[in-house]
Amino acid sequence: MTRLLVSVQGPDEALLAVECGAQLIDVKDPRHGSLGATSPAVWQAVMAAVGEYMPVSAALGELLDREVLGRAQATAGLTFAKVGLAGCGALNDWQARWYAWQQSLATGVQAVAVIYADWNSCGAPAPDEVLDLAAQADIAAVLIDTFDKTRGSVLQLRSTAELAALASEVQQAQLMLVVAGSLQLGDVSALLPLRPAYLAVRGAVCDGPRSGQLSAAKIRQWSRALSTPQDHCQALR
Ligand SMILES: O=C[C@H](O)COP(=O)(O)O
Repeated sequence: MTRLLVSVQGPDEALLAVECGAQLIDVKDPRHGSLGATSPAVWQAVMAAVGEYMPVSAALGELLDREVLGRAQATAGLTFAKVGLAGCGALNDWQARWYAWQQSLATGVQAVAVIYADWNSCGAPAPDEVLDLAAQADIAAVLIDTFDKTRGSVLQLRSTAELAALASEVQQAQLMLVVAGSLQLGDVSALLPLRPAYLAVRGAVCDGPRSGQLSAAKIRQWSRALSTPQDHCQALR
């Protein structure tokens, strides 16, 4: 069963997303990039609004951001936290930096490893390197996302076969797979066979750019797209 993750900027959007069918709320500031961080006060406000109903995740920016360890220390109450690896590919100590970030997370917060589908252009480590880390670290999930939101969806950057191979490695390691990256509704049918635990969206459920307002109608459309075909498949079994 693939569920719907919606990225929100604050508590009002979180409540709207939950009402419209989101099953995991992810807090981020989309004005500051793919995994732009909000302040810890916003995480707390979102948890107060919807934490009773579902897990809350937060984007903590990029590992090379100066404030990344301070943000990690302020994550109490979150279920998941993630940090991007843009610019880390050329560093020989990025894994040590990532472990230091993970160690800084509040007790009980599960780290998510991030593969950028456009790793070559944003200087992130290649997927194999991230998967090696994921296999060794105590983590919950792997997120495949795009760093540059102007270059199209993850399916325009990577073939379905490449994504399927990555999905299979993640699942063999018994980790949860989350797929994002400027997804459009038309991408759903190609991605469901990969059996991701979640499809994650922001831009596709906004009116206008991904930093704009969430659209209730679009979230409901995504919710239906993820529930209908899968329920149908289950009924056929
Ligand atoms: O975690 C998911 C991302 O927020 C996806 O954002 P996007 O749909 O605008 O690429």
